[in-house]
Amino acid sequence: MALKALRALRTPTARPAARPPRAADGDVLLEATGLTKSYAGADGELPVLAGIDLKVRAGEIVALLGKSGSGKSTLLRCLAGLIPASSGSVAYRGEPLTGANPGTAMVFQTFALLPWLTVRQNVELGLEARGVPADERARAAVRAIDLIGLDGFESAYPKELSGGMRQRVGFARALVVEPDVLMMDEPFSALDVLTAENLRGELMELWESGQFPTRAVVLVTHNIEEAVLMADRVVVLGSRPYGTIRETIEISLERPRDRNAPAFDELIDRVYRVMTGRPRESRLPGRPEAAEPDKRTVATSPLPAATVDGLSGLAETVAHRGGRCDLADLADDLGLDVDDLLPQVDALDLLGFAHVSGDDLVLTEEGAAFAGADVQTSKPLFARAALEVPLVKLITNSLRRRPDGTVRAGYFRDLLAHHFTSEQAERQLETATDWGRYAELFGYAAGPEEYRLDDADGSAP
Ligand SMILES: Nc1ncnc2c1ncn2[C@@H]1O[C@H](COP(=O)(O)OP(=O)(O)OP(=O)(O)O)[C@@H](O)[C@H]1O
Repeated sequence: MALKALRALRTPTARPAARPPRAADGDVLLEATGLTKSYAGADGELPVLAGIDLKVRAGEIVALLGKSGSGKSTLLRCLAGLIPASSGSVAYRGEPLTGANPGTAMVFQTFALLPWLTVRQNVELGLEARGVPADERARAAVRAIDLIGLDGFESAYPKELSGGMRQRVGFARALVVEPDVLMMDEPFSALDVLTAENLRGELMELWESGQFPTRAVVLVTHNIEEAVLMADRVVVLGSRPYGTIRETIEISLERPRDRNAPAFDELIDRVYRVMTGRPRESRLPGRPEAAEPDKRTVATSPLPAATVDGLSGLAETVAHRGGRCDLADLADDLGLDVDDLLPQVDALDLLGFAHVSGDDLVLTEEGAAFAGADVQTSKPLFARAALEVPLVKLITNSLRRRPDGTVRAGYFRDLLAHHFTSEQAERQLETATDWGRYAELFGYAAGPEEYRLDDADGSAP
């Protein structure tokens, strides 16, 4: 990363609003006190966070770590003032928030770029919203673009960029406003492993150089290694029955951190224990660690071409045979090849409804409950399982985060295009649409090619 560019970004810019004085290391920038948050659901208020007390100080990187659904993103959005707390308070530099937090800028998992704007125009957006005049905006955007390694791409459109480069635009857009606190919501999880590693490394290099244009970072992640690699403090959220802070773990390892150091491994073990309530099993040499449901991504867990009807049919057939059956025998009885059953088998596995053991397909407890349920009771069971499937979760969460509850299909197509052919991407979207509709999580309008949050009255097409 060019240090020249780094220095350039630190060059003071005239700003319409007076900037607060630079916070000294240790000054409290963000503070949540007794924070609770509930969402309105069909059955009343759904509590998501309770009794959260958290301080974020200048000079530190804080990771919010927890399993899916523990309320990490909700907490981040409350700290950024994007959604109001249900009770309790959030303060920035001691002042309670009444709207968007002026001291934060956000980087999203799904980049959230405007496709009709160039890289430079996307980066300028944050400044435009803060009323910075056009010529200054352009200068600051170019500096942020250089800083983050996007020079040469200023006039490219998002669709011309790889996933890694798009996320760099996301970072440049947040950093250009030089926020006190950079908020990152799983910024690396939509990227392939190597791209994520590279971008993480560059950001840490910037942070360690002491010239990062923000005073603190809050990172939402479900990746323990990422949290221990980057953070000074890991705040572990528990999710039963709703999000609370289970424990805060200080990470005082020197930077750059060595993943192979015994101290690093010990910290991973400790965080794992706090997060899961059980010790991490030692890995057999040469054997990769089994992917935990929380580590699955859109790239690692593609949706098989199985409709809800097809996978339900298979689950019911296995249930009739006592919850376990030999796949080859089953295919024979149905007059099919084993290959014909594989999409449904993969789908049941992805949903946590069954697993393959030797030659047998074995229903899990959830799978048996799903197979035995009538249509109405099977829907919530299916919705719960489908929300753990990365693509369905991505669509649902993206819709929930949009004020109008709609997202164009092209947005997801573009994200999938980083990992799959357009035909594979299209097939996966068809499957996700079928699953999401059945689960009543979202609908899809074919005309405008638009996903919509399910509006519960069935009018979503
Ligand atoms: N706008 C919303 N309306 C209703 N429920 C919501 C909304 N946003 C989130 N939720 C629910 O609140 C709970 C916490 O969600 P949140 O996204 O904060 O968790 P998370 O820990 O960040 O999970 P993930 O890692 O899956 O993103 C989940 O059960 C989620 O389905």
